[in-house]
Amino acid sequence: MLRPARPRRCGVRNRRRGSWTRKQRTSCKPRVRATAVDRGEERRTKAMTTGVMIGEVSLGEGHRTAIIAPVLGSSVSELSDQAVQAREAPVDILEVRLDHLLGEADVPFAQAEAAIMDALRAVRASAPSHPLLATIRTASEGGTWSVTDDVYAELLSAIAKSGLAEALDVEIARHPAAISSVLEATEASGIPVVLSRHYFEATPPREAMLAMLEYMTTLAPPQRAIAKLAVMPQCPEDVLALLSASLDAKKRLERPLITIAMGHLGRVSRLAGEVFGSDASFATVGPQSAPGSSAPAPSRSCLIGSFSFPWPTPVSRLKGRRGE
Ligand SMILES: O=C1C[C@@](O)(C(=O)O)C[C@@H](O)[C@@H]1O
Repeated sequence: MLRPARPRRCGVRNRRRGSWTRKQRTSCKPRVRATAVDRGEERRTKAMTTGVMIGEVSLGEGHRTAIIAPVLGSSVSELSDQAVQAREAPVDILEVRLDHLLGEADVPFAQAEAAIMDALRAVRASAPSHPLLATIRTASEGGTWSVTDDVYAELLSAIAKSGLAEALDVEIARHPAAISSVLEATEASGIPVVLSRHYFEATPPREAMLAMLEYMTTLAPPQRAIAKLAVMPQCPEDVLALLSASLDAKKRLERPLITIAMGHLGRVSRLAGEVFGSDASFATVGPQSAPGSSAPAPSRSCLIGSFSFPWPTPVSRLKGRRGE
């Protein structure tokens, strides 16, 4: 007589005790283990849907605030020194402010391009673990270099092609043709952009800030662009308006954002950004690049202290993996 087949059981049987020592699985389908390749793929796909990768640092994914430290100076060695300082600080991304290097003079294109490439190479050599965000902030945007839209676009496109930076900052107050040509260059090189809009004099009304962030999201696909807004508050209500616009934009647009209220009044926005939808905060390692920014350690410890980040920073994780 044929015995009815026993139902298959999963787990490990303890033969001596005759019991099943491991919790039984509900399904007996073979367990497929994810390989390292699968896990890498999964991470990339997740970042593509929820965040933007600047090098190996994800902005917007899981909504953790990254710390970006600008390095600036009038010589390559000053930039390198600051990059070394930043390496010791809790910083995730370095912003290489190239306008201070170019100064206020009318530098010929070839000379400006050579100086920029030298600076990026030097910063990379001084802080090899940190992804670089290259920024040329012109005089009207709080920077130091006065440059035409054409030269601005050509230089940024050259940086995109060079592979010396992991992301570019593009000021969207520039001529639309200049913005489009930079976006084309970054698309071809596969690097993301930080689309920036600065208001150094005042804070626009809440709805206007929201509309600006929304407009930025129409300029580039979600996995390639971070929308950044920096305003100058004149009263505490302006700071509240910025935070409120930021929170609303985060909910509506589901895009990585950086929102900053500058100056003393706005400092709270640099520390509480995570709560209100900002995915990164700028902190200073050398000279201040904008009113109101503070050192990364206080920023990080305030972020940690106030909002209890239980995780290591993206760069410290990366350093750990590399055994640094
Ligand atoms: O755009 C920004 C933000 C910033 O202006 C700030 O307010 O921290 C600092 C700049 O270096 C950077 O390019």
